[in-house]
Amino acid sequence: MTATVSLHPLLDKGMPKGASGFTGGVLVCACADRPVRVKVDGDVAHNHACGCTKCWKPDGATFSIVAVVPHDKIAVLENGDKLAVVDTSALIQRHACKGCGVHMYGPVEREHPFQGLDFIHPERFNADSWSPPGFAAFVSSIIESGTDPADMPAIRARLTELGLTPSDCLNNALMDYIATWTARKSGVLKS
Ligand SMILES: N[C@@H](CCC(=O)N[C@@H](CS)C(=O)NCC(=O)O)C(=O)O
Ligand SMILES: [Zn+2]
Ligand SMILES: [Zn+2]
Repeated sequence: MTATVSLHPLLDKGMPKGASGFTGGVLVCACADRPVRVKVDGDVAHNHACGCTKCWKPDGATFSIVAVVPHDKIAVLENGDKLAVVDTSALIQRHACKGCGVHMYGPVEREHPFQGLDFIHPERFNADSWSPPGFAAFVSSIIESGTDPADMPAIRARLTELGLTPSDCLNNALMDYIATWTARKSGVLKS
């Protein structure tokens, strides 16, 4: 079906095809000279489109494509000296290339339900067949980057058409996971 609304170059030309058994690959930044290379062992989890202002997007994209992997599956292979944390006060410590701006990995280090996970952008893999995005998060946040609020119904309709159920936070499963973690921590939930 023709894309009537532009979301992200990969989503616009048809959902990237996943393949079971993706064993990982190397994330490569966009620098022609001395690109940063980060090895990821295994497939990504919770891949999704994110509309927030903080996640890295390629030029012209409205949404980011972002997923998580356990921190111990990440290894910087080359040119890690080019990396700097975008915002040290943020939950996600996004390590961006100072040359091209691509975010290479973002660990959650502080106490949080996502502690121990790193956020990465699978489109930077040097290989295809990573698990495709399954939902859309922080959709209303695209307004903060300049999307006309009047375009939101068409954008949500297009996401839904692609099977990326739109949410203005995370999807139900992850929000339930976060709330369960919080309820256990406070003692409200005993099991
Ligand atoms: N409306 C805000 C939402 C930012 C936000 O909460 N982003 C989510 C999804 S990536 C998050 O978990 N952020 C944690 C962080 O940025 O460290 C924006 O667009 O800047
Ligand atoms: Zn770079
Ligand atoms: Zn985001």
